[in-house]
Amino acid sequence: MEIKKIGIIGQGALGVMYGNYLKKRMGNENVFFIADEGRVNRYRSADMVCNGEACGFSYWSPAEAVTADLIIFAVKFMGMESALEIVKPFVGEHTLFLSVLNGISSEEMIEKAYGADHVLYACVQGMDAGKDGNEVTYKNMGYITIGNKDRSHDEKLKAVTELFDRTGLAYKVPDDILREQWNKLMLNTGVNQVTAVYGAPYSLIQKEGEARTMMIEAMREVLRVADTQDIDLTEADIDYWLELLATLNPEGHTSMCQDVLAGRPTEVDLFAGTMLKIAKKEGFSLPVNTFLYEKLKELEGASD
Ligand SMILES: NC(=O)C1=CN([C@@H]2O[C@H](COP(=O)(O)OP(=O)(O)OC[C@H]3O[C@@H](n4cnc5c(N)ncnc54)[C@H](OP(=O)(O)O)[C@@H]3O)[C@@H](O)[C@H]2O)C=CC1
Ligand SMILES: CC(C)(CO)C(=O)C(=O)O
Repeated sequence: MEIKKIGIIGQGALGVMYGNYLKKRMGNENVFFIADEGRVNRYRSADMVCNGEACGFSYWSPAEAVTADLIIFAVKFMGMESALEIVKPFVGEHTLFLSVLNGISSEEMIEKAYGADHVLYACVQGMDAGKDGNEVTYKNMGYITIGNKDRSHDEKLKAVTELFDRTGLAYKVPDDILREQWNKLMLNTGVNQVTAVYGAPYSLIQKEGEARTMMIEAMREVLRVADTQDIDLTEADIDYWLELLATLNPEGHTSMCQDVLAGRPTEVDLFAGTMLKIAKKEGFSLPVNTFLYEKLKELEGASD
């Protein structure tokens, strides 16, 4: 199967970065944004700009739906339930789904709505995209890590990697995509949540101190939870992330910290929320993630 028509839901930092890249290579008629009627009207009246270029995107509401070969979810976690509903008229018998959301929950949500046979598992790494009003900027696009949860190399994986080869989009197919997703989730559970609670840039966790210790302890709790799911993460993975964090711009902010500073809801349910749910089922507690969860919910409440 050749992927010819791509619908993206979520015209944010990542959606615009991927949308503009793919649109330039496949044409405006083949790469379009999906949204509810209200958003579509809003989007059509104000062009999006990506790294200084006017994007001129196409937008389709459910009433104007065409069948997509691939639907890419690029909303934040809080928008996922409604996004699943909005894309319904764009889904055909052979439509495939890919989610670039952080965390390990969005694929299961798509599977529940549209069936596991159509869902690729993915996590995205190494990009520095940010959105301010109608402008998205990035220096690095990073790459998509993609695979099947059962590690198979089937027709749907072939169709999506063929699309990436055709358009030159950087990707990796790891041996075990679930481990990759958990590893990234471990990083986000540590650095995103701690920097968001402190409202501070990377410099805070690059030096020894209470915040850095808390971040490492939050990641260690993820190791414990991952073990119950037969995901083999180790202290060496934490060491890898500490080395990587040391290379980031000390003045930069995680996406969750940006959400808190802007008074927006956060993806805490994707990080501590997921960990606490599994730990409760398994019968143990996670003191650091409980603290972070409560603090972040308090911060969200304060900005309501
Ligand atoms: N930014 C980054 O560098 C990285 C982000 N991620 C992850 O990628 C995901 C997306 O992040 P990011 O691009 O930064 O998010 P943004 O907040 O920049 O964008 C999300 C977009 O989704 C739109 N949206 C929300 N709900 C709906 C809906 N129901 N229907 C249609 N559109 C909707 C919003 O539109 P509107 O503005 O109109 O409300 C918003 O523009 C997150 O899970 C994040 O953690 C992962 C790695 C890096
Ligand atoms: C990896 C990291 C921390 C990059 O900033 C990220 O995924 C985020 O900010 O959400």
